[in-house]
Amino acid sequence: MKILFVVSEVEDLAKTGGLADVAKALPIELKKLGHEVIIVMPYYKAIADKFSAPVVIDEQTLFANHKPYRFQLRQLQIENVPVYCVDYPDYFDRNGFYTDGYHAYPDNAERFAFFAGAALQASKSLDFQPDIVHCNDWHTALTPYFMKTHSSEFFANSKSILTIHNGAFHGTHRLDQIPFLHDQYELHNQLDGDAVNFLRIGIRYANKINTVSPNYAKELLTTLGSHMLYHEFQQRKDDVSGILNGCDYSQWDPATDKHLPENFDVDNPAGKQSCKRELQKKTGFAEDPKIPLIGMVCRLTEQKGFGYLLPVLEDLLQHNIQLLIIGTGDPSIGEVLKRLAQIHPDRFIFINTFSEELAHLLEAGSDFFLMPSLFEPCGLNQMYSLAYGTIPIVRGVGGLKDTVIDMLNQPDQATGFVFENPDSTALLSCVQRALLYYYEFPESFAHMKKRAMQSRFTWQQAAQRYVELYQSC
Ligand SMILES: Nc1ncnc2c1ncn2[C@@H]1O[C@H](COP(=O)(O)OP(=O)(O)O[C@H]2O[C@H](CO)[C@@H](O)[C@H](O)[C@H]2O)[C@@H](O)[C@H]1O
Repeated sequence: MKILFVVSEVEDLAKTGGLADVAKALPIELKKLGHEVIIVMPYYKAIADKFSAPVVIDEQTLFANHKPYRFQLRQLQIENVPVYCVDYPDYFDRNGFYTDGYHAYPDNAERFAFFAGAALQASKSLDFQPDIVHCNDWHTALTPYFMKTHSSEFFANSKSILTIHNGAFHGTHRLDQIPFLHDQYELHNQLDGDAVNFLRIGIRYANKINTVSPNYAKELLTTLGSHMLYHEFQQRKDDVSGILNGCDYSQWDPATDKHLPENFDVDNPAGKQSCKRELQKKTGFAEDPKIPLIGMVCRLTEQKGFGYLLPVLEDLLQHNIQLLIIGTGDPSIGEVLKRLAQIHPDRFIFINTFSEELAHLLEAGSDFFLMPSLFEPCGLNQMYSLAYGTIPIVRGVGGLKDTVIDMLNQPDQATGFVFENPDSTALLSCVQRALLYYYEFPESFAHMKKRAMQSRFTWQQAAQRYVELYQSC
């Protein structure tokens, strides 16, 4: 099959979160299965500064609202998958991808409406006639709409898939502030008040909608879990499915990870202790091998459970633990974490940065990984944690429920600790349960670590499921 993969970020080129991990790993795996895949993404300043990709198509013109949008197409390569970057400096030659560091760019809707159209234009200019146009999240959710309403003969046999990595972000913006869409009259009777909801449009127009775990797919079909899109998901319920993300073990394997001071694996676990020591040393904790080290790496946002973690953080720090949080995002969450870290320097360190290297060391050197998400479409860090023998403490929601087996429910197969209710009490008592187990049952804890390291969620399996989905269109 010929697959056009349209996405706003790709690991190694531009990354703010898990979307980028998927946008690299899945196309590579599809290619390995023998399919022809190209990726189209924006040419951000960060990419230009680092790679200065060669121009492959000098001038493209996209007409919208009677105005010509002229852009260039540049090419890079991720392993053997071609990545075509839409170079339109007015929209993408900026320091951030989506924000200036504090606020979302006010013209994000215009930028990504343009990108959703430009991706199709790029495919045409490259004479790449896709069987499948695979779109991802709200940034690219208008592509299926453009295919159905404006498409030429070129896309007559192409089908579209919309993968939802995060249903909370809809891309809702006033139509009168999106010049690129001013002459899209089909949208006028599909507005929320005076705003276009990109994700809603994508759900309506894509041939199939999927998300990144079976359990989150089920949640999207409920009133509570649908992120206010219950009606849309219900209307398309026969076309909604879930495919669990994989874990990219070529990047996240403690036996080969280049970021670690010492590698380890399930049969030779000793190196994990050196990683813990290095992590403690690097971050400023006391180098104590016995004290349980709980790590967390994530975007600082409500989604990750800070709403009920912050009120109980000081109670958590009453215990003899080392808690390390690495993250960037919402400055109001960052401020609280900073303040608490100053009050409890021996037990809590907060590092307000985005660092791949530290993320790898934290996964390897921690005893537990905390992921108390309010919602979690799939979650990748719990999979990385399992691979590194770092026991996940998670809320049983979305993909976390599909990937972590709780100690209480299935003691013989358990790989972590799971709580249900999205509240501080449930979170605190789950962490306490995990700590008790760590101290009281070291042997069983070692078995649990072994089971965790042996669990496998491969991209090969996920890619095969995507091929089945493509074939069902
Ligand atoms: N400060 C930091 N420094 C270094 N690395 C950092 C970092 N903050 C985050 N990361 C990295 O970003 C990725 C986060 O991935 P997740 O899947 O856990 O969450 P995210 O919510 O971004 O993704 C969304 O999309 C993915 C992909 O489908 C879904 O799994 C998920 O549930 C959904 O919310 C991981 O690779 C993590 O290590």
